[in-house]
Parts: sequence; structure tokens; C-alpha cells
Amino acid sequence: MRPATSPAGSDFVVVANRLPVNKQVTADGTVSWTRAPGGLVTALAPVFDSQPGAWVGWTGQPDTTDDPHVDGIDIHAVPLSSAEVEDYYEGFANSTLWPLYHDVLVKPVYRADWWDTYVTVNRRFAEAASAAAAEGATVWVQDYQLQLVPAMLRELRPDLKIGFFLHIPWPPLELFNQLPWRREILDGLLGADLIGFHLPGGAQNFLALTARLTGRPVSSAPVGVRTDFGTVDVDGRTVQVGSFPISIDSAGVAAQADSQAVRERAVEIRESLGNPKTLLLGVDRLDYTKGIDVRVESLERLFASGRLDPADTVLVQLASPSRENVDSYVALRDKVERTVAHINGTYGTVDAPPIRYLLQPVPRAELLAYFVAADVALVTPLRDGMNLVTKEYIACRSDLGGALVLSEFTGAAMELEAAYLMNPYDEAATDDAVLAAVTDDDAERRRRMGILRDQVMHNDVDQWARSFLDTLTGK
Ligand SMILES: O=P(O)(O)OC[C@H]1O[C@H](O[C@H]2O[C@H](CO)[C@@H](O)[C@H](O)[C@H]2O)[C@H](O)[C@@H](O)[C@@H]1O
Ligand SMILES: Cc1cn([C@@H]2O[C@H](COP(=O)(O)OP(=O)(O)O)[C@@H](O)[C@H]2O)c(=O)[nH]c1=O
Repeated sequence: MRPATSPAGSDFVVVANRLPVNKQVTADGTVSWTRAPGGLVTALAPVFDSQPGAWVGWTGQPDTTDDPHVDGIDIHAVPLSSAEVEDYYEGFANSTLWPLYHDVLVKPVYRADWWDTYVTVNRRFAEAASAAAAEGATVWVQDYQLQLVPAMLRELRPDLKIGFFLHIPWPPLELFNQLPWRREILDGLLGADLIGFHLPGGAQNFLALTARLTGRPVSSAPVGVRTDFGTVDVDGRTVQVGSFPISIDSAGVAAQADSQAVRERAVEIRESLGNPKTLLLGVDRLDYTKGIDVRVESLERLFASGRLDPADTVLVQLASPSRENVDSYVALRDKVERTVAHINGTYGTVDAPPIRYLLQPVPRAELLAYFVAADVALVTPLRDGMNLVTKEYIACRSDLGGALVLSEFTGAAMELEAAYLMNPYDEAATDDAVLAAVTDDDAERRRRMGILRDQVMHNDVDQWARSFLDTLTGK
């Protein structure tokens, strides 16, 4: 039933844990809001430009009743208390689901009180989405924080077209089965008309699990990329299941990277680092899935064995603080910082440490300058749904300079086979891949970057959003 307070509503509604807004407060206390330039907003900008659109999400601040307004998007803030942030976001989302879906890299914590809050918060998001949506609207629910929303929303509003996209890996049966609320999660997702994953493997895992745990009729043919969708029959309703690898605003990133300001800043960055022969770069949220430890430990082995010279090699590791109240993130920070200090202490000099480590979010333009400056990007996750940093690095290299070391355990590796692919669990193979990326001749590095660039420039985020929404709406 539609809530009595519902306005006419929007024809297109995005539901995500976070709102795409930044808050600014001036010295006199005046508050203003701007659109945050994240990947999803960029992807959906054309959709929002062509029809009224709403976005349902949390401001990122607990215990506020902030009501943000930005141009072009009807913002619906979902308030969360500090206790809910602890149990729903830091607890069930990031201490249960995140590690479970990322190969149990740390032990997931299963707590019934966290689950109860996850249910409560998902219901609040579903009610807010229901209130925001016009009759027959298309609603697109995002990610693992909101897996119960599709079924809750269908119950409230059977008139809606509901899509769900998972941005992180979908786990194999053996791992998903650990979850005490596995059946509830599947039933929540099956409220959608279309469930999207980055990779065909994720979609297929989901179909196999659904058949096994729900006994519902499920298609058996292989799922393709943006084609050959799987199906689940849910009491006569067909749920489609597909693979839609996300990407970036490739042309926009490339144009910004080619600007004079970014090029000049890239030169400045290299100069400020003493113009090293080789500049290696890592850019990540400080997350145990990202394999920051994998790359710094590899560097240490390469220095120790003399295969790389610390006197003419610099690694810049830009690490954005993330989920800082979650124990496993505190432990990772400790580990990374000890290793960096050890390597700098052992292989550096007082004025030239080989690793420059920054624990701060870096603004976009500055990030692109680092991408332009770097000889090699090290993307070494133990597990990652896609990894957009990879695609941004490639889009920035219109000069066909640079080289990409890429973990096979990222979603991006499926599309970017011309990278220096490596298994982050194999120390020798990791070291060899890093060394090859540094020492291969220019012709080989350019050949690889040319192939990578073709892929990224031809498969952008607009294609991702369009293909998902066209499939959902049957266009
Ligand atoms: O909101 P946070 O807790 O600060 O975390 C940031 C986002 O991290 C995750 O990103 C994933 O989505 C990317 C785009 O599809 C993908 O490239 C990457 O591999 C994933 O890790 C998370 O899924 C988002 O919900 C978070 O907002
Ligand atoms: C460290 C850092 C990153 N960014 C931007 O954030 C995203 C990260 O996306 P990705 O898919 O690689 O991984 P997660 O979603 O974090 O799991 C990418 O667009 C980066 O450019 C940033 O703007 N500033 C930073 O400091």
C-alpha cells in the first residue's frame, strides 16, 4: 500500500546506502549541498537529465535530520542513529557481509542483533523508496547494504519495476552457506525484476545457490556479459539475472587528464619526488581486500634481492581512510604502516624514503595527476568486485605510457587481460609481474596499454547504466 504522505513521486528512483551529496558549512554556519561527483551519479546523470529522478540514501552522518537539496535530483535522506550505524553499517554490512562476500579474508561476525538492525534499516529504505516513487516507476537498488529492499519494496509497491545491482563479488555456495540468514537474503533479492552482478561468474553462482537453497526453478544456460540472462521463477514471476561490468566516464576522465593543469601537476609530482627512474602508484581505500600489503611486501622482496634499486624507485601509496571503527580496518592500518616504516627505515635515506604513504582522501584532479605521472600502477587486491581505479588509470594514459599490474582477483581482470596480471597469493609471480611492468621495453608496454585503452574507452559507465536499465524496463 502506498503511504498516505506520498507525493506524486519520481519515475526513476535510485536507492543506495549513501546519498550523492557533499555538505558545506560556511564560517557563519550557513549550510549548502553540492552533488558529490561519484561514479554512480556520473553514470546516472543522463537518466536524471531526461526525466525527474529521486535518490534515497543516508547522508553519511549519524543522528542528523539533515534534508539536503541539490539541483536535478530529488534527494530523500534516510536518517540513521549512531546505534544503527554501528549495527547496520559497521556491523552487519561491513563486519558480516563484506568479509563473507570477499572470500572470508577476515572472519565474518554473525550477530543476531546486527541482523535485526539490518532488517529495520532496510525497511526504512524501502519505505522511503516507496514514498519517492511515482506509479509504475523504475527503482534501482544498489549494493550489499540493501539486499532486503527489493522484496520489502515489492510488498509495498507491486506496481514498480525493481532492479538490484551488487557492486561487490557474489560468494560461492560454500561461503554463502555460512550466513545464518542466507534464505532471507535470497528472498530479499528475489523481490527484484532484474538482479545484476559485475561478472557472469557471480550471476551463475547466484543462480546455483538460489536453486539449491530455495528449490525454485532456475535457468541453466551460461550467462553472458550484458546478454544471455539467467532466470528464476518466483511463483510465476520471472526474475532476470545478468552480468553488467561497471565502468567509468572514460571520455570525461581522459579529457580531464589531458588538460594542461593536470599534465603540469604530473610533472610537478615527479619533480617533488626527485624525478625517480620508476614511479609506482597505489590508490585505494584502506581496506584489507585491496592488497596494499601484497604490493609493499613485494617491493621489499624486490629491494632485498637487488632486482629493484630503492635509490631510483618510489612507490606512492594513496590510502583513503575507510570504516575506521571496524576492528579489521584498524588492524590493517597498523600492519601497512609498520611495513611501510620498516621498508623506509631499511632501504631509504632520511631525505629519500622509497615509499610515500598518504592516509587521506585525495581530490579527483590531484588523483588524475598521479595517474598521469606514474610509470606503473599496482592494483593488487586479494578480492575486488571491479576496481574503478584500474580503469581510471588506463583512461588517463592517452600517451600510451604507463603499465598496469593487475590482480586476477579483481572484476576488472576479466576485461583487461593485456595488463600484467598476477596472483596476489603467489609471491614469486607477484614479484615477476611487478618487475616485468617496470623493465619491459617501451614497445611492449605501449602495446599492452593500447589494448587496455581500447577496452576502457569503448566500455564506459553510460553503457553500464543503459544496458542495465534497458534490460530492466524491457527496451
Ligand atoms: O561507502 P563506503 O563504506 O565508504 O565504501 C565505498 C564503496 O565501496 C564499495 O565499492 C564497490 O563498488 C565499486 C563500483 O562498482 C567496485 O569497483 C568495487 O570493486 C567495490 O568494492 C561498495 O560496494 C560501495 O557500496 C561503497 O559505497
Ligand atoms: C583512494 C581514493 C579513491 N578515490 C576514488 O574512489 C573510487 C574507488 O573505486 P574502486 O572501485 O576502485 O574501489 P572501492 O569502491 O573503494 O572499493 C575511484 O573512483 C577513485 O578514483 C578518490 O576519489 N580519492 C581517493 O583518495
